[in-house]
Amino acid sequence: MAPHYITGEVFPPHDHNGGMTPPEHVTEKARLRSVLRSNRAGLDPIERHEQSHAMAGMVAEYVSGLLGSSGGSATGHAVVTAYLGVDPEPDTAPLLARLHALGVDVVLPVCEPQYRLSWTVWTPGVALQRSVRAPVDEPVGPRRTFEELSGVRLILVPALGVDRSGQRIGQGGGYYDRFLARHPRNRADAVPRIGMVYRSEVLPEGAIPAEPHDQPLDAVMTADGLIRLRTDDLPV
Ligand SMILES: Nc1nc2c(c(=O)[nH]1)N(C=O)[C@@H](CNc1ccc(C(=O)N[C@@H](CCC(=O)O)C(=O)O)cc1)CN2
Ligand SMILES: Nc1ncnc2c1ncn2[C@@H]1O[C@H](COP(=O)(O)OP(=O)(O)OP(=O)(O)O)[C@@H](O)[C@H]1O
Repeated sequence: MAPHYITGEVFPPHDHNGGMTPPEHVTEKARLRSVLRSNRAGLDPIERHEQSHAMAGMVAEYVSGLLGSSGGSATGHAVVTAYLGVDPEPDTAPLLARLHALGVDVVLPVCEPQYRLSWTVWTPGVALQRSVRAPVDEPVGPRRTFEELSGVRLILVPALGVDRSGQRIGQGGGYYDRFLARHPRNRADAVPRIGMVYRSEVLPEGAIPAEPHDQPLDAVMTADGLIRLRTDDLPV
């Protein structure tokens, strides 16, 4: 059986596989992903529920601050890219409702070929359908590229864990790394990228092995509030 670089399930102990043995940071990342997945699945559902609601309040407060500080975007509307959490991810349903109530346009990711993301508007009650590419639900409706959205003020990023230097580990598709790579964070018009995790998933600096394609986050939101992760060019 061929080794699977993403899940790390089948690795030969030695390189008898034509140079296919992955580098150490890849196996370490796969191991960490699997530990974080099982720890997350082991969290008490009531605890997950409470943290998800607290996080929704914290993000709503943060977004109110963003809108207040500039009186909304120049075009009169503000867009937040969010996502629809799937159990046992943080439940983002309360967050989406809060953002909508604030008058924000909420868009959610749709998985496209080649690990690209497009974006569809979420409103309460919008029809959802299961993605054919990942175990997530997506709103039904017109899809836009990120470039076609205007007025994006915040990018909320799903994660299994985030470390104090801003490194993130996700589900392993590389969807968000590819997306964020096209929107460098060191530009004047950079949009803050904020991960959302349970408290126990904020890891010490260096805990997540960094690969060249990994896109760091500016901050991470937990049930206790926003933790700023980087001090250079911070847009948050
Ligand atoms: N809610 C949510 N939506 C999202 C993401 C996410 O992480 N969370 N994504 C972020 O990129 C994209 C979808 N990517 C995903 C890729 C894999 C899995 C997943 O759960 N995979 C399997 C494991 C497969 C394996 O081990 O190879 C699983 O855990 O059962 C989820 C989302 C876009 N939408
Ligand atoms: N900008 C990119 N261009 C090409 N391939 C990429 C890019 N970013 C990531 N990848 C590839 O995607 C795969 C998954 O990357 P990684 O393990 O960092 O995913 P992840 O951040 O955990 O997943 P996700 O972003 O979907 O939550 C890797 O094989 C990686 O090489």
